[in-house]
Amino acid sequence: APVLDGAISSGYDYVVIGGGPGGSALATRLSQGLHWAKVLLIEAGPAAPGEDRINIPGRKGSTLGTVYDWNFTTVAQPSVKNRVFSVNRGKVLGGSSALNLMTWDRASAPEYDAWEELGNPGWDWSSMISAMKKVETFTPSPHYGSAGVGTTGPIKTTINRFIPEHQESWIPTMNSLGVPLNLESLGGNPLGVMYQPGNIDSAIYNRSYAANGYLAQAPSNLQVLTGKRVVKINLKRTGNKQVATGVTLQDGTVIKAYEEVVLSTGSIQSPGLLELSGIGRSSVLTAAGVEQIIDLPGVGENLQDHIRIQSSFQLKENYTSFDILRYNVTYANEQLALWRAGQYSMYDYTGSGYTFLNWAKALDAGASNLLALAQQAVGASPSPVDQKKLSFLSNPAIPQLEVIFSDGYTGVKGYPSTSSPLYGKGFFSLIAAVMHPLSRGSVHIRSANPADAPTINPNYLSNEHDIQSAMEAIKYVRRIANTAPMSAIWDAEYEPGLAAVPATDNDAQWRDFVLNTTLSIFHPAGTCAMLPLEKGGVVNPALVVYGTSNLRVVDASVMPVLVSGHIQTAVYGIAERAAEMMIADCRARKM
Ligand SMILES: Cc1cc2nc3c(=O)[nH]c(=O)nc-3n(C[C@H](O)[C@H](O)[C@H](O)COP(=O)(O)OP(=O)(O)OC[C@H]3O[C@@H](n4cnc5c(N)ncnc54)[C@H](O)[C@@H]3O)c2cc1C
Repeated sequence: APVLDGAISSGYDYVVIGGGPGGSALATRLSQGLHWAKVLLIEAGPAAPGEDRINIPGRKGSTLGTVYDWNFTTVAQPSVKNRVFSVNRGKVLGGSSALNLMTWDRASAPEYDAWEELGNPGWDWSSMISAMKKVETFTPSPHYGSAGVGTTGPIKTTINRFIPEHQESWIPTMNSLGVPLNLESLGGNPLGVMYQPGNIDSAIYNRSYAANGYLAQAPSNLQVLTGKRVVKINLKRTGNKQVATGVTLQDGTVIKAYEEVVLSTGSIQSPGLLELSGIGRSSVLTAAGVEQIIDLPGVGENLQDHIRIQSSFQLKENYTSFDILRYNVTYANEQLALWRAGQYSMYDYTGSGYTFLNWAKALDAGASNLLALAQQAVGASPSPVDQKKLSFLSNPAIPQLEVIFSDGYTGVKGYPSTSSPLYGKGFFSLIAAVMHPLSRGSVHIRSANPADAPTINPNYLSNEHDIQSAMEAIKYVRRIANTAPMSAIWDAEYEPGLAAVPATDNDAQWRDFVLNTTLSIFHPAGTCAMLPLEKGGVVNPALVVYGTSNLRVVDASVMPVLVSGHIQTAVYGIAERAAEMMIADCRARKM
């Protein structure tokens, strides 16, 4: 087992900053692959192995806004009525994998191939799927075939055994809309309707994540420090490169790194730590009062995210929804006791019904309107990322729209209050997510004080294509709910409801609903992009920061273009690939 906390040595061979999926997987594989090496992983948050709100699948979401969350927010978003969006990020060993909603999936093969096409040799579907399969041990299921899943990795995945009765309408309803069943959606073609796995250990129905999956398997040459925040990466010029010599903690402690420093603090914080260390865009560093060491204008740019919008429906009385856990304490306690005893329980539940479509399948004629709007938005942009996103829209193999069946109420309006006649009723929600919005933004430090939160500006819905994609997505959700057999399970649309958005002539109201209720689905990426330097890149294909010899970034921020679906499997896969490269480099150096 790794050493948890304990005395800090003056130096380590490898220092990894940030204990999310990227940092935890990398630190574990490095310490396993290089037995002689002393590896240090530094995490700002606490270890929380016994925390029910993290461990119990049915409590997903309950850690948002707590001590385990950095609780960042965006700046006001001008295209979205100046709304400020929450940017939730894990501050705990395991990072955001401790907070996430446990969807375990993959994008389509051509989306990973795009990383190579953007100038990164070796980063394609074939290398990524080999790496991603190393991450997991999937429990076989009658709801899944065999393609694209791993059998030996540290993260346990399973198709949830708790499927509410009314959720059984999901697959036949999508079939009625012409969407075929896909039993191998993790194999490179995610299009269709399906049950998908979650990162849950099926033996005990506990969340399986970076801390209890990877780190628990690491040998004792890994030391994990919790509750310690790195405020600077120390650099020293040698020849024409900067060498990372170690890190400084918030309390002033300096820790040396003899081989490499790895930055894994995630898409929102990795750019800031580079900037605090003097690596970044001149204008940002000057404004913050930080002396520039490497001029790297791509740092903190290229911020991409998926947006979501949701609708909910009041179930017929004969169905029991997940909402019962919020209004019936006796029932909730019984279910909790069952969960603790390892028995079938409503607390096992996470969403498992998904569909992935391209616009042509979802919209018929509307698809060409969206494409025209995308062409307008991208125009002659010199950015290869914009052009790649545009090309995704005309590739029929690439999903553009995701819809999730999620039992119980989820949304912006809120579950009915105790004084409402709807209190105590059951709901289900359909969450739609736009897979390739064109908006890109940035995240930067606002001062030289590491304690200041970053300035996060994703530019959500900053073009007509993104607004109309969200409108089409939510209209399609209403169409799904009104299609048999799903149309027979509910009595009324609760959010937005027909009073807010009537059945006909409703584009203005849908637009309003989109602007009022669109949220992030928590997938920020791209802010330390792996791209050629002249295209705005921050790291090269070996994930080494330009201008340095031994500082790598290994987390979601290196994805040059955001892939569809949910991105944790890709982050773990990036870390597996990084570990292979770093171990090979080290062996070559020591030979
Ligand atoms: C609420 C939520 C729901 C999500 N749902 C899903 C889902 O269902 N499926 C899916 O695939 N993905 C989901 N995601 C996304 C997924 O969890 C992330 O993409 C993934 O965790 C990113 O990994 P990372 O290693 O890049 O960064 P993170 O997981 O964010 O880890 C970064 C770590 O670095 C630490 N850190 C930051 N700064 C410092 C510092 N200066 N010093 C020391 N440590 C520091 C942080 O505390 C954190 O532990 C969700 C994310 C959230 C927040």
